Amino acid sequence: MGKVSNSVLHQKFRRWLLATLRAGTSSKSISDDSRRTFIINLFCLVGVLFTAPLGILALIHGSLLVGFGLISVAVLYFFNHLFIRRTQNHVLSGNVILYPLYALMLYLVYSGGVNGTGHVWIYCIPPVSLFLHGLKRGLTEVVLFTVGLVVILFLLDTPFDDLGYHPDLKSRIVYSFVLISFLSTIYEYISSRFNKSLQQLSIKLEQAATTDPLTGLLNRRGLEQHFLAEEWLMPNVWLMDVDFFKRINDEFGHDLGDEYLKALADTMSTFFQGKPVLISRWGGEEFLIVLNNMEDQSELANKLREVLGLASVQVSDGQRKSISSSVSIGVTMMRAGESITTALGRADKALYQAKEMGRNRIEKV
Ligand SMILES: Nc1nc2c(ncn2[C@@H]2O[C@H](COP(=O)(O)OP(=O)(O)OP(=O)(O)O)[C@@H](O)[C@H]2O)c(=O)[nH]1
Repeated sequence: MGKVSNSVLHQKFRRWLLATLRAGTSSKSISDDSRRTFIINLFCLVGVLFTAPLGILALIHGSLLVGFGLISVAVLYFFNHLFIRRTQNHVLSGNVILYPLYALMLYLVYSGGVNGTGHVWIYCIPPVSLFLHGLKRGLTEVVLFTVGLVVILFLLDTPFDDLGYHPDLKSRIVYSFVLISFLSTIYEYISSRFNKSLQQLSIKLEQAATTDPLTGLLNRRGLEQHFLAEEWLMPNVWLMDVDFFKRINDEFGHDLGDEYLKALADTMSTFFQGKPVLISRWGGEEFLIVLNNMEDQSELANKLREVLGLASVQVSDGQRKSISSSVSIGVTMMRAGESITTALGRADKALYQAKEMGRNRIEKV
């Protein structure tokens, strides 16, 4: 029983933690913005869970300024988390994290922090700064922070000097900070390059999965995906098929048949240029067109039939021949509340009728 309730608690905590860290991220989980938002949330969480108790501890020890400073940062990070959750504005949220953090860390070094331990926290600066502000800006800020560190440690007369540390500690703090900055820079450089190539690969894979490689039009999956992603109000649905395409293949060969299909696809893309339309290669020599227009566009479908009838591919090897054919189109309109599959079934029926009635025509159902 104890074990079961423990695992339920564990699951609940896990879900809460992931929801908190992912709050305000977009659906593209590998994008830089999503990674940054994740880190900002992580920092906000750490800020609230660690900085607040440390602030209370500082107050108990009588370090009023350090205590109130830490508690203010905790409150700021808490509201920052609420802000990014609402607005997804990771740029402003990142600044809200970083600039108070720089100031707090420099102050901790200057004052010595609680019992002289203030300087041990500064090593979080390089990774967070580089991660949130990227290589160029992040590195510039880390360099400026290092300058601030050197000024505080070596040029100012500070409470840190009264803590009785070995004189070598100051230079070791700077050396180790520079070392961590160097390693963080290399890590950020490698991971940002890796992430970029991962994103490019993901775009290419997405394109390959939704595009027909021969014609460059959408394939079935692409059409379905775009259809689901956009707003459609009873669009026109046309199913187009090349007439007697088998004869073209038989007479001129498969490669020229392919060329002809490409020519048809290009002609359609030009024909519909600027119109709200999805053009897909539905299968072999069959194309599905979804036109976002609530009025009957049968006349336009007829015009497309005429234009496609003029598309041709020149046969090379000296023959003065060109390949062309006619097309038949089944036309329908999606009805309110109907699925694309039902409308497609009707368009298929209309196409069958067009073929039955002699081809090179449109039929509407
Ligand atoms: N070149 C080429 N041919 C294809 C491709 N996909 C399908 N085909 C051919 O398209 C032809 C379709 O033939 P059918 O279904 O008999 O239809 P059709 O000859 O166009 O006759 P109707 O549709 O009845 O007018 C077949 O010969 C297939 O091999 C392709 O990607 N490239």
